[in-house]
Amino acid sequence: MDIHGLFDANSSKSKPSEDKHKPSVVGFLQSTTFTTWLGLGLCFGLWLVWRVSRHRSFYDDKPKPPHSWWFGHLAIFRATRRSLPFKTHPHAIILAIKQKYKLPGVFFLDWYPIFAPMVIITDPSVATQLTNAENLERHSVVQDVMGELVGQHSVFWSQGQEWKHLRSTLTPGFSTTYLLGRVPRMLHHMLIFEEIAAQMAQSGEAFPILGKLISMTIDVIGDLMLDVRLAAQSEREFDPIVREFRAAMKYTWQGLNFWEKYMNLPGLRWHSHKLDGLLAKEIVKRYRSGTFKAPEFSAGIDLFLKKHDEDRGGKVDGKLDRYCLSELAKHPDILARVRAEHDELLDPSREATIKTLQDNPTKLHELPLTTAVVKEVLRLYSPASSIRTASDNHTITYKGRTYPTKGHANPQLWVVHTCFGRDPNLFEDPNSFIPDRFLARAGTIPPGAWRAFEKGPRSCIGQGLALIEVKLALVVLVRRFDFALAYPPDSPSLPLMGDQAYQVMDFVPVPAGGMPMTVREREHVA
Ligand code: HEM
Repeated sequence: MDIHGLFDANSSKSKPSEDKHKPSVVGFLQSTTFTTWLGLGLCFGLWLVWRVSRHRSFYDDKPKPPHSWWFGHLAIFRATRRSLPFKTHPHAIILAIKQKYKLPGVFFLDWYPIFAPMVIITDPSVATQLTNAENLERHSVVQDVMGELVGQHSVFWSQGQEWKHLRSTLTPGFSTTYLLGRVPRMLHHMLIFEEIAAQMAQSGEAFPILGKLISMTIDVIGDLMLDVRLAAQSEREFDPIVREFRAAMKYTWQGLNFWEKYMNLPGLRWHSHKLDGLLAKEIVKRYRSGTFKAPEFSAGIDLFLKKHDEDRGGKVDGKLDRYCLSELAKHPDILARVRAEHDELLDPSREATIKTLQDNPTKLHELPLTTAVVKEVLRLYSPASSIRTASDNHTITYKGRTYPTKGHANPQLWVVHTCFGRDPNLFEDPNSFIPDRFLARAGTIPPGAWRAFEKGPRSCIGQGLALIEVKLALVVLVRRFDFALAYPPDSPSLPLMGDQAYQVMDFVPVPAGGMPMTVREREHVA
């Protein structure tokens, strides 16, 4: 075969007659169409190079890990993610990057063109500046993860006047006085959990404790806030609200896989819509019943409706800390001290303790070591963080230097609580479980270093509820049971970050594998 003929525009003589009408390669290369496309392609290429250069140059004088013109920090992110167990939570990925490259309290990460750029804040005074003094708005990425479930007009997502109105409407239902008055009702749900734990102890089998604790939290919140018995702890007879909530949770976006985000959206919208309908029905029913006008309220919803009525004018996410039980199981010496504290400040007998808590719930605030255990667990396994957005001229001043935070994209100003908790400059021996650090003289922990519930006006409205609930659960459970982690020996592990119970992404950070545990009844318990 004469291959020269293929490229010879004038060699038609040597070809069969039907080839005359086939376009030749050289002819196409000389055509106006090709020249136009080539020109456009070159222009696009030049524009792309200019755009990427402009973007990357923003990072030139910023504190950051090694930076590549081609990939920004995407390659570092990918390599770090791959070096950690499957689905490790992004908090731990950022911590690993900070530790590997010995980065300071403010550093920049360039994810262009995949994600919005990030400014990571792990310095208490800079964090306090953003969340208290400037009170910046939440970044839209938070809406991407939580928006469909909590809603555009929720207290979590709304801004300005709308947020002020919602926050003040909800505040009475989260006040310490209201919550302490509801301790007997919370106890009721804890005792159901205690019964479930006793059955588990009898069976001797390992079970994922996470799901059971979340169900208990759902029951507590439903009871306290809506005055509805959701029965989430029951295997079969739970309320349709629980069914829709669980279904919606299955479709929430995990924050990394974009394909999954769009695939899950219809399911998430459908179940969130049904959940909204069921909740609205309860609220309307309550409003019509007029109980909120009675002098004695029985639920948070009455306080919300009363405030709403006067003004004329939730986020339901129980994050009861599952790591308390696992850390106490790993530290028998501290567990013994916690039990001794309960015996001494409440009562050595179970029945008397329940009675004491029912009659005098403020006793829960008089358990210093138990409170310190909860704070220490929240330091080591922070389940939250804050992502704020910046205005055009926003700057951050850190160690005498001022950095503009905004290039041409909308940066996420991310206060990563996990990094605070693990910083040796803020907490001595940061990877060890030492609750006593919270009992030591004031001033040992730098101000703003412990911020599990965040600081400032947008801090967690549910913190009082979360703390009372965890302490109550500990009082009920550790007196009667011994818990032990029961991961299969070959399950992946992230040393110093919870080992096999490392945090993975599941709407919020949760222990991998649902934290399988075994329970054993203690002997000689009064
Ligand atoms: C261990 C448990 C919890 C932790 C560690 C936690 C942590 C946080 C953090 C860090 C924020 C601030 C987020 C930001 O700045 O973007 C927050 C906000 C919030 N939390 Fe929690 N939370 C917990 C439990 C709860 C509970 C039980 C509820 C309600 C039942 C709740 C309701 C809220 C709401 C409504 C906000 C938004 C407040 C606002 O914007 O005004 N949280 N939480």
